[in-house]
Amino acid sequence: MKLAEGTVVGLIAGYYDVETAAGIVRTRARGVFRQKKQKPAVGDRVEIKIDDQGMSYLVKILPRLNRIGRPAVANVSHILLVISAVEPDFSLELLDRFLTFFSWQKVKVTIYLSKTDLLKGDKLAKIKEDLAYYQKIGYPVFTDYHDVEVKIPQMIKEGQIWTLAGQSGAGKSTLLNHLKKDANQVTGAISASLNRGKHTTRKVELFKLGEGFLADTPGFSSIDLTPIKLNELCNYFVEFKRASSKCKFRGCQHLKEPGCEVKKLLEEGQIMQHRYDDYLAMRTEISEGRLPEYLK
Ligand SMILES: Nc1nc2c(ncn2[C@@H]2O[C@H](COP(=O)(O)OP(=O)(O)OP(=O)(O)O)[C@@H](O)[C@H]2O)c(=O)[nH]1
Ligand SMILES: [Zn+2]
Repeated sequence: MKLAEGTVVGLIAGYYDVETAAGIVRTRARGVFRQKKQKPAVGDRVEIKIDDQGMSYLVKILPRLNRIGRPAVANVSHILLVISAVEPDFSLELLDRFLTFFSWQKVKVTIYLSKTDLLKGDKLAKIKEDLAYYQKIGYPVFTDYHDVEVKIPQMIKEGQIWTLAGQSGAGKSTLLNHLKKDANQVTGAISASLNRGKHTTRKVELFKLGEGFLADTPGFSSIDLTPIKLNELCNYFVEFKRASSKCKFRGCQHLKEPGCEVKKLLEEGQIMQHRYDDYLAMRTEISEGRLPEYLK
């Protein structure tokens, strides 16, 4: 029995393709996973065994950082969030929902504004101005299609797993197809070792991009914030979190507490009013345990 470690890069009809130091190995998951109700996902770090007959088995899932999306991808370190200028209309509420959710999941986010070609003048300028705020608080922002295509592969560092997210119709698949086209040369190595030419019914796959991977999934378009603990929500607004060390009270919720730094920065216009309003709306949503009307 030979033991090796690797990353699940593909899932096809019950088989798991694991990238190891020696190349891609197609494995079966051991029945033991079914009993434990554990399911390996693309992105998982795993141990595989190759028996004397040359059969390969996935025998162990190593601890994961997270498991997000549907279909699920494990160990996602970065999200490429696609948000459209129009069709569907740009929405700061939606942007904040995604950012809060991913901050809670400990995933970094890069924002890409799509469909800028369909909007002109003041309306586009206003959106870009809003996005400049997000850039300022630490989120990389792209508003130009060519920029995103060139820079994203450069941003994906060794071993990182990126996946797409964004509202339905935002342009995730469109962007993914462009990025995949650029990555063709690298993925060639993977497809060559897997019966190339044969029709595959693969469902989930990671493809190599930059020094890491991008998940070849539609990404996800809706999110549920209700599992977040109410008094922890403020930690997921990155600029609130940074300011909170100067709040008078530890665990300040930035509501009516005296000596609140977040409220001070809000009054000075350094924290965006819209962000703060979205924070309050999410608090209501979480405490009532239901999605807001506009998402139903
Ligand atoms: N004009 C313009 N159209 C775009 C752009 N990006 C995407 N589209 C179009 O918008 C529509 C939706 O794009 P998709 O890529 O399918 O969107 P999606 O986010 O994958 O949508 P779901 O699969 O529903 O989650 C398609 O008709 C695309 O051709 C863009 O930058 N400019
Ligand atoms: Zn405070």
